Amino acid sequence: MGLYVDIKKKLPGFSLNVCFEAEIDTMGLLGASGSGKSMTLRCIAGIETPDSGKIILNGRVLYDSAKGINLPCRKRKIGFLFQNYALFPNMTVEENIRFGLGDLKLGEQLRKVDEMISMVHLEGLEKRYPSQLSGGQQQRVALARALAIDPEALLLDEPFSALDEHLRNNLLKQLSETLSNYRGVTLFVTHNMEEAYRISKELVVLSSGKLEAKGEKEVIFTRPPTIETAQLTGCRNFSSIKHLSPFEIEALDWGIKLKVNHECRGDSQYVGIRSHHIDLAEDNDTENVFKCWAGFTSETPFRQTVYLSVEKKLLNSGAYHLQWEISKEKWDKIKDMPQPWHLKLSPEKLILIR
Ligand SMILES: Nc1ncnc2c1ncn2[C@@H]1O[C@H](COP(=O)(O)OP(=O)(O)OP(=O)(O)O)[C@@H](O)[C@H]1O
Repeated sequence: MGLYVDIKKKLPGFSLNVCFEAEIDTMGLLGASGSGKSMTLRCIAGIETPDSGKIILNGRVLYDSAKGINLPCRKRKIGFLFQNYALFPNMTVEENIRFGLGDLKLGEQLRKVDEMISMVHLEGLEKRYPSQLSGGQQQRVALARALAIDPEALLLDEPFSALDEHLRNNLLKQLSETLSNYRGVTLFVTHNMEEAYRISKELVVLSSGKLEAKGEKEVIFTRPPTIETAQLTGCRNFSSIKHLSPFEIEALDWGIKLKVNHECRGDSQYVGIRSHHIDLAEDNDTENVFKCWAGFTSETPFRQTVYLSVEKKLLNSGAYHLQWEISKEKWDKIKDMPQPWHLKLSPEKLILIR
């Protein structure tokens, strides 16, 4: 049981070619803007038709180019929450939620609308029009409409992109609760790695219409297999490498030799390290310790990003080798320490990437 997708579609200047399976659970679809996330959802929902391939939901064939099968949207039993919610502006909240329930008797429709209204906590707003609702309320109406048809799969296309940070956090929690009671496949599309991590167990990573990685989120975040996946999961430091021995590489862009703690396979082309995984070396540290000079810095309310150079002469050129992210408290303690600083790129924190 679950959703199987294997589709190809060519558009001017863009080719989609994805194959993955999603179980009865929430799977995140992570990708940069334009990577083909929405197109994938639209093909699954039946809004777009692939050029070839298969889409199977709980054993039902929704699309099979070889057999000429292509079920229309309304027969797919799929709920779709669009990026801009796509509510009907001339319909009230309850009319919007009732929209897809035409096959049910009137009493059933009204019972279902009541159930959905209380599920997404919209009591009292039934007679309002979308223009009289906040962004967060509109999102919940769209979610209620998508779930009202008892879909076998729920497709959520960047449901938080239009919301402010506070509302996003509240709704993320609410959505997680709603999804924990939903017994179907959920595909959650986002370009935000934190959202993807918080809401899903498994991830599919897309780049330029192709699948870069799929599997458990912890594995993908710990060992991103490709440079695109590493970037999408928040890694900011990369260097091309030369293999010196099975457990030693030279990071060519950083001009340093590094020990690694798993055998460096021939297909690894880059090394990466997350900016918060760089650390000050302890006195007794010798391995993977380098002299660094701090160039410019940038700050968020609680974190400081320090741009580091392994060569003093680069400092005034604006070029840098590594980004180091630390708490403000730590920054306050070290910022006046004489430079160069001795920093450590621990072997267990280094990511080897294809
Ligand atoms: N109807 C269309 N005709 C031609 N090209 C299209 C069409 N729809 C989408 N595309 C192209 O397909 C590519 C993928 O678009 P898609 O909307 O799936 O990206 P996305 O990953 O969802 O991006 P975003 O996060 O910005 O929404 C883009 O290059 C886009 O310009």
